[in-house]
Amino acid sequence: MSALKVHIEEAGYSPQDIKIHGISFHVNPGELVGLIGPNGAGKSTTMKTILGVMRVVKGNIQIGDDGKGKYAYVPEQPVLYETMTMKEHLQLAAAAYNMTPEQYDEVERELTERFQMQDVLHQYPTSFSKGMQQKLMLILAFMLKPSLYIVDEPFVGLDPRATKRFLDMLSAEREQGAGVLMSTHVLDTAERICDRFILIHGGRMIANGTLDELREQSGLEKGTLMDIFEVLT
Ligand SMILES: Nc1ncnc2c1ncn2[C@@H]1O[C@H](COP(=O)(O)OP(=O)(O)OP(=O)(O)O)[C@@H](O)[C@H]1O
Repeated sequence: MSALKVHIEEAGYSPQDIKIHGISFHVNPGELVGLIGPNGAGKSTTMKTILGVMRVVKGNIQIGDDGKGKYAYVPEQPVLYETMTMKEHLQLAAAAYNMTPEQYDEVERELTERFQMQDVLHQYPTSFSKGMQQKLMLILAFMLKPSLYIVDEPFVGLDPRATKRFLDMLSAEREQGAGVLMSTHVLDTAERICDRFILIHGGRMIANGTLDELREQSGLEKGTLMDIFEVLT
């Protein structure tokens, strides 16, 4: 059983402009895997390769056991329509996901309450703060109930309460068997919550393992993720 299998030999924007090399890992059902690396390391490029939007790719990607798993992608920069209210965004997603009106009503109530967005349901999200926009993107992802979540840098815009709600909801989804691949450079949070880490540097995977495995590889018995990263790069 696997939520995601990634085997990227090479990917980039053109044959002359390969950005990432030799990145192979998997995400098991229920697992939270952190894609870790500094700015420009290749985290977003790796995610875009998994999503199938990079043009030049040698390798293969399998989502779910049969390659047909449902996934939700939460980008770092929210993508929202200017002329639609928050509720209209949710309704559009519900239509795309073939929800019944009853299912929709329940999901709307539950998710807007969780993220404390009930009061802005009829407003236009283009007027929301970055964090509120991100919360809406998360709600749209949670509506789908996918078997794989791909989340790009979730911690930068969210306040502490929203971060906690988000992590609690991810845990609940993981208990139901969803896998999560999450990129971040907020290393202390990543260290606390991820089961495993993929360390990326200069477009290459430099390590892949649990915190204990990475400590062993780096020879830092009690090292933090930050210490380990510094030693391995
Ligand atoms: N649209 C693009 N066209 C060409 N090169 C790009 C494009 N987007 C990113 N790059 C380049 O690809 C490399 C990897 O960038 P990427 O966005 O994957 O890094 P990242 O690890 O996600 O960084 P960050 O933490 O800053 O988001 C960088 O050298 C970057 O300049």
